[in-house]
Amino acid sequence: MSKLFRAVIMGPPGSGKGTISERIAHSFGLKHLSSGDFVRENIAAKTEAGVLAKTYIKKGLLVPDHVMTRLLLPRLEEMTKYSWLLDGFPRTLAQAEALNSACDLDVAINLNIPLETLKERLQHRWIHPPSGRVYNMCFNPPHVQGKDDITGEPLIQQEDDRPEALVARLRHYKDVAKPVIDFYKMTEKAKGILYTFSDTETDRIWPNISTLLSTKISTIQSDARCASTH
Ligand SMILES: Nc1nc2c(ncn2[C@@H]2O[C@H](COP(=O)(O)OP(=O)(O)O)[C@@H](O)[C@H]2O)c(=O)[nH]1
Ligand SMILES: Nc1ncnc2c1ncn2[C@@H]1O[C@H](COP(=O)(O)OP(=O)(O)O)[C@@H](O)[C@H]1O
Repeated sequence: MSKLFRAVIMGPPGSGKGTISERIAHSFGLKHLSSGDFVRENIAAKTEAGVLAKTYIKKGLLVPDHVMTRLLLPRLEEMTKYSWLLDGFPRTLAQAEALNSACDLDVAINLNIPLETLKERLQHRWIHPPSGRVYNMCFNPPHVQGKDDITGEPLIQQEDDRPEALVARLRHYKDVAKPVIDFYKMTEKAKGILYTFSDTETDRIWPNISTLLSTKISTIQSDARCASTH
């Protein structure tokens, strides 16, 4: 059985995690696991974690680590037979440490996008919550304004994308992201898997990410073949 491939994609709100994750899932057959979608599912289901999470999201803050980890790690345990890409987790050092003790990662992708670009993008972001599909009136508009391309159901703008909530989110993100990047640069078990991509356009970043994953995944599969023949 070929070794499974596990990756995370990190970056500030609006950096293109969801957009690039969909392309990765489509091109490489990885399961796209989105922490934001998990949070929204719990909010919609009014679970204890969801009700608590909503109070933080309304203020443009991250959900507390213990709530997020309790919400996410059991979902990863259900995915032991799949290669996956985890989008939006870890966002703090505590989350990175919890993930690192729960499973081995092969690649950590970090998106480094300028602040002005993030603000511009999020003002025009529309999503279809049931599917998590993401649109942008300037970058990838829906065929029919305000309607999901596949289901025709209404698109919404997330409350925490509002400019006034955004400033708090982006500042908060910056404060907590650095220790996570340092973790992947320096921790013995985790170091050597971090790849940072800086640009203002997803279409320029995508070919580099695609080349990286093609190389990494074929290396893992050829190692697995070698191991099985010895
Ligand atoms: N103008 C522009 N918008 C983009 C680009 N890449 C993604 N977007 C849009 O910007 C918004 C944020 O992207 P998203 O993937 O949701 O970022 P996330 O918050 O990191 O998951 C969405 O509306 C995307 O459709 C890009 O290269 N240019
Ligand atoms: N790993 C996480 N830790 C804490 N809070 C999270 C995490 N992932 C998502 N959230 C919360 O859910 C909100 C929505 O997440 P997401 O859809 O990924 O939006 P964005 O990528 O724009 O931050 C985040 O703004 C944050 O409040």
